[in-house]
Amino acid sequence: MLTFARTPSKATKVINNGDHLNLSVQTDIWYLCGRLKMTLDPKILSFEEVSKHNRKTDCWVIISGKVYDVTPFLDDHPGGDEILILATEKDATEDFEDVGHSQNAIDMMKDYYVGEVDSNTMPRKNTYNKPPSSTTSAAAQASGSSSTNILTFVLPILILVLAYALYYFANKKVAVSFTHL
Ligand code: HEM
Repeated sequence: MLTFARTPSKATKVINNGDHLNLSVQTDIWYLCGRLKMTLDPKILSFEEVSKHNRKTDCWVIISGKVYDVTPFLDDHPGGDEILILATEKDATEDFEDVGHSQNAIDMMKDYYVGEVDSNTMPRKNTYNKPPSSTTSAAAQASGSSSTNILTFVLPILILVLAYALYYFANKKVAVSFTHL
């Protein structure tokens, strides 16, 4: 059983047989205080701010609206570090869930928790990371398909007109040759 002394720098570990050991666990206490503060008063971060942490030496991911600093975990991540770096600058919830992480993995996440992402700053789904030329290519595609439509409509008419012209001139030639007889 572990109980904490009222002084900030000392904790008393009470062992089952009644012995009392004074242990200096200041760091543990500060750590627990920090965790408590984070839970009660979470840090709200904008998507832009979180997105700056997008490399091997500084890697933050967003999963279910929560921000995790996974930098110390990169080398130990069973899925590899690259996949975590690729999961930055976006909502990685789907990527995380698609893998089907175990309960153990989910329990580990609290060690890397930084805060909450401000949902108003999140990019809208399916609009983020679109290639900038998408509008142009869509327009090009649209104009391409409209010209194809015109061709399919005009081409048969052209063929008909040509066939009629051939028929007409061929008949005229026969008539002329008959008048010369
Ligand atoms: C705080 C965040 C994360 C933690 C603590 C974490 C932890 C883990 C752990 C413990 C495993 C081993 C398998 C398991 O127990 O489920 C694992 C596997 C894996 N993780 Fe993560 N992960 C995190 C985020 C992500 C993200 C964002 C991705 C993005 C796709 C990802 C992709 C993978 C992949 C591909 C595997 C390998 C699965 C396999 O080979 O079976 N992880 N992760």
